Amino acid sequence: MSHSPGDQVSAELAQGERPVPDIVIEPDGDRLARAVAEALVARLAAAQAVHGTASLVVTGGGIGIAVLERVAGLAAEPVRETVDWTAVDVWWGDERFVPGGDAERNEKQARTALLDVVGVPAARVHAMPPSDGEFDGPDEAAAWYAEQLAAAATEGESLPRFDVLLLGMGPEGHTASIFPDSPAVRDDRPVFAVRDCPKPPPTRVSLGFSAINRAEEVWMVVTGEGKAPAVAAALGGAAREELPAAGVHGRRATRWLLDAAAAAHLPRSGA
Ligand SMILES: O=C1O[C@H](COP(=O)(O)O)[C@@H](O)[C@H](O)[C@H]1O
Repeated sequence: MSHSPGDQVSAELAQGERPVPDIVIEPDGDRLARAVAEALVARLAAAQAVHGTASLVVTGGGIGIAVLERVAGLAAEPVRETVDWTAVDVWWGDERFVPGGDAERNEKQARTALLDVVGVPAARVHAMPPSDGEFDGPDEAAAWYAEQLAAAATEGESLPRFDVLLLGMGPEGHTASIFPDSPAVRDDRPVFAVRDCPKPPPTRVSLGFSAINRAEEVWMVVTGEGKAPAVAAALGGAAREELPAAGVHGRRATRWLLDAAAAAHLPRSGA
């Protein structure tokens, strides 16, 4: 529990092996957002040092967008580990299928918080389609996004490399737009339409477990006491059908980045 978000994590794992989740707890949401932002900048810079580019999957939600705002703040500070934002590909874990200008769009929020601030080139911003674009419905939008993912796939893989995939979690354990006991929990496709979501807006597009769990690192960022029971259940081994956040992991690392309130129901280490 004494880890910091910037710690180096896990070595190469055997095929199919899941990394043990790494849990980081910060005192409050503000400090969590800043710590995650610093770790994210370091991780993207490290990816660029190896690959020339970095690939980030962003999430919506309160803390997800707060992290992006903090990253934008760091980018403005001198003498920081630098990310070349012209060489970062940005993807989405989920999106609300609403008109492009709607404030509910995860894309719009991420653009305002970070992407437009640091100048990620349009060609590297891989947004999920809005409801007023060229696609009649969320199924067509999801099928198009699946094509974009496949077209950007690295050699020998069906998906692009995702260096860090950020996720949030709802109090009932939904993550991306995979809601408990919904068809999405049993959908093997990398991306699909989601309907009748209990949390509005009801129609969305989401990555599924098969895409999320191909990311190099999955970072689940959660704040607030209302989510503490779901955090404890997810890390305690709940079934992913009942608590989707329990079913996500990275290939090399799975990190649960929590504020103290969200961590309140975890067993104390050494207890
Ligand atoms: O609807 C959504 O909710 C989750 C969690 O959001 P939060 O505000 O409770 O943190 C988010 O991760 C997801 O991207 C979003 O579409």
